[in-house]
Amino acid sequence: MPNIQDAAVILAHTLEQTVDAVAMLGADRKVLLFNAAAERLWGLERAEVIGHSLDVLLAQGLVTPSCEAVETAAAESLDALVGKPLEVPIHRPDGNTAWGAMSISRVELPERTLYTAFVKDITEQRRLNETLRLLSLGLNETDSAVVITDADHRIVHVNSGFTRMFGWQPQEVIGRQPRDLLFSSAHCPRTHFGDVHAQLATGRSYRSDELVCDSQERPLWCSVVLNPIVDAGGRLSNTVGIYTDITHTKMHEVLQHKVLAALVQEEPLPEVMTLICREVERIAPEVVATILQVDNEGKLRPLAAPRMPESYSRALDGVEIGPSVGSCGTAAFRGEPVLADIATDPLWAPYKHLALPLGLVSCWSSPIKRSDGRVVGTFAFYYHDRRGPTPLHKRLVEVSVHLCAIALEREEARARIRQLAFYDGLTGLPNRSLLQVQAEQAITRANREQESLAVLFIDLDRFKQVNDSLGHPAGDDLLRTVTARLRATVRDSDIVGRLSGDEFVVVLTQCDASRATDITEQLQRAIAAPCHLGDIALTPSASIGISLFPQNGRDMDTLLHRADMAMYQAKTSGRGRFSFFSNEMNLLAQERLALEAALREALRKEQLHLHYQPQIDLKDGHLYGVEALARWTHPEIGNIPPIRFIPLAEECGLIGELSDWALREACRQLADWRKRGLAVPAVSVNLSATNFHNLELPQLIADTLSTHALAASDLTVEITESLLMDTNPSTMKTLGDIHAQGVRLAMDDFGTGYSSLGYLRRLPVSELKLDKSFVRDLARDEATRALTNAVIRIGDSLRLTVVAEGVEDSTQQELLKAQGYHVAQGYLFSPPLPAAELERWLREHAL
Ligand SMILES: Nc1nc2c(ncn2[C@@H]2O[C@@H]3COP(=O)(O)O[C@H]4[C@@H](O)[C@H](n5cnc6c(=O)[nH]c(N)nc65)O[C@@H]4COP(=O)(O)O[C@H]3[C@H]2O)c(=O)[nH]1
Repeated sequence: MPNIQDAAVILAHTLEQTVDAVAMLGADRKVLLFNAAAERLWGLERAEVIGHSLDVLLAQGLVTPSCEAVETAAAESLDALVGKPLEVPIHRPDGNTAWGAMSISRVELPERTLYTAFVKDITEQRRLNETLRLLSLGLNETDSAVVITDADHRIVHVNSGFTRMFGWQPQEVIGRQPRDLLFSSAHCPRTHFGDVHAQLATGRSYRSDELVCDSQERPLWCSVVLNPIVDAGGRLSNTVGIYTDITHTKMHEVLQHKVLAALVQEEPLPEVMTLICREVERIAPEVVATILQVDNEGKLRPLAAPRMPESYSRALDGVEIGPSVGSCGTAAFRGEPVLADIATDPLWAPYKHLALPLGLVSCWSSPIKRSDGRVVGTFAFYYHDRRGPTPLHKRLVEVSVHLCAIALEREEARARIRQLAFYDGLTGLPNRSLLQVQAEQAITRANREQESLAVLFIDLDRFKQVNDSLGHPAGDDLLRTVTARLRATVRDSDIVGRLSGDEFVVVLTQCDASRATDITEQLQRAIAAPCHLGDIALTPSASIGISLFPQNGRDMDTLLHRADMAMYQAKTSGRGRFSFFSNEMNLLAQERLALEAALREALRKEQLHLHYQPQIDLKDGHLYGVEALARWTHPEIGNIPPIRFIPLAEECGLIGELSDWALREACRQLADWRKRGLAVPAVSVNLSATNFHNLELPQLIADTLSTHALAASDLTVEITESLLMDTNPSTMKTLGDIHAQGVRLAMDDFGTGYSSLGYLRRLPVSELKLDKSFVRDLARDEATRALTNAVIRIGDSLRLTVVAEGVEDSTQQELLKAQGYHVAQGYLFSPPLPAAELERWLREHAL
């Protein structure tokens, strides 16, 4: 047993070598001992400390392990610190701070009291604790749920984010598997967890977006990341799972993707809307979603309500929106969302009997607006309890109304395109394409049912005149009026369409010839009712051609073509008439087609020629001029009279070519006669009204005259009164230009057509040609004589030369001469003759 001195030495050595810092203090707080560990901890030599006050060491104060500062008063009395675990910051001279865990004990010696402070270096431990504190902060304060599982995928730790996100407390889930918790509902099927565990076992992370459920079975979209932790032997020891709620973005993405895919695939509107409802109900099973459309008349039209009985939608169909029409009708009317308690809200008074029996208690409806702000529908959430929308519901509605608006706008655009593609913009009637389809369907039905059907081709009479003289808006009005009259006359099962311009088609179903006659007469009467276009009162009329199924054709093309032919026939027999197609008509039409082709060829091969008929001055018997008349001798058919081929040339657009040729040929012939000493004073050439549409005609005439060195006065252009009906703006200009060149204009067939003579003042004519019908009746009819007398008086008073046509005998000649007629032409003198024969005739008659 060592003596006391030895014991003190042993103690001093022991204290010196102990790993913890030791400082011994006197009651006066002065340091008596400062061991090697204390020197290392404080970074101070013991010489700097011993004999100095404790304050050298505790410059920064004391704290308890729970980081509470120890009161200064207590710190001043060492006794107050005895037995208390303390933590003390140590500011070392090198600027670093170390931490020590200090405990002070009191040693009571006989003559004095000593205090021994043992200080353990806890700097590293504090750092670790701080790191752990921060780590746990990071883990718990995140919005994500963190789940740590063991090798058997059983939960060993969850952070507080897990409780916030899923609603379970840690003690409820420790030891359970996440898949049993999160994928337990029908909304969140557990599909592939076997694969996931296998993947984690190989040390590979798993990432995916999953629909999971919380403790209340509410679905949530989560981004799931599972990171495996493997031990030194490569075995799975833990998995750290991080679940981040992406419901909002995912919901947007999934809804949008599915709905847009449906739109791209041209799914019908109700199906797209049902898809939206179903998706929304999958994400928020507590809501019952419905979509209503608001039509152009402001009426509700159910589009989708997959979890509602049909009767509910039926009851709402056609309800007009208004300031107190349930949640939807009101939301559509106000243009803003409406939340209502179905049982008590007055908005629901007339409708609550529909919703309450279904257990629906609240309804929150939002308007669906187009990009221009117009309300086109409503999107509603019905609830089984008295409540309002959650933030998730608001987000769902925000996304859904946008998608609904796209779907509705697309539907409208499609309807507009259909309208533009298949309906006539002016009258709203089916256009040619739709008419064709509808008529073919009607024909198929008639064929199946063994019924007959009539196709009416309707062409308005003188429509062009209305357009040209009253303007296009008046023409449009007339077309709309006629459309309304046609529609009002036929049955709903009949088809009315507009082909183009003033051409309409009516297909009368279940209709034979006699019924077709009745309805056509009704139509003509309806069309002919007086009609006011601005200040002008008009009595329209239409020419109608009729073809019958099956007699006249078995398809729409044939029936329409034949009705067109019949219409043409009706038109030529006078206005306001109708005509049935007949086979003779068909033959005629075919003949006409053949003739048209032959005329084209005749023009190309120069098979036409001119005959000339002399015109005699009645005063002195001299030659006044010759009229050139076209002749066509067809190699097979023989002579075809101008009365047949001139109108044909006019209809098929050959008249320009024909008249150019006649002008050139007549001028060439006149020049040729003159060259060979025949004094032919002038040549007359017939032109048709359409020739005057050509603004280049005056130049052509001028060029032709100059080519043959003729004067303008050598040529007379014969026009007919039909020209007065022509409203083409070029006509008057062309006439004026020709007259201005000095070419004479003669009014042919004078007295047969136009009732008013006022035009003679406006038209620059120099010559009137009395129609041969007057000359024919001259000898036997006094009234005719009075008329011919009047004509010569008019001619004289307007200083016009009057030529009498068709003079066949000398009585006529004498009568005309007696009345003062200047010139005559007719078989009495000579029929129209080929140029060579006329030459001979002239020489024989010494003219
Ligand atoms: N009954 C009877 N008839 C007589 C007598 N003298 C002459 N004629 C006929 O009366 C018609 C007179 O011609 P238009 O009135 O200009 O009527 C012409 C004219 O409007 C038109 N036409 C003829 N050639 C041309 C032409 O080159 N261009 C145009 N645009 N029309 C033409 O065809 C119509 C018929 O011509 P055509 O058959 O040649 O018939 C001619 C002529 O042959 C007579 O004493 N008694």
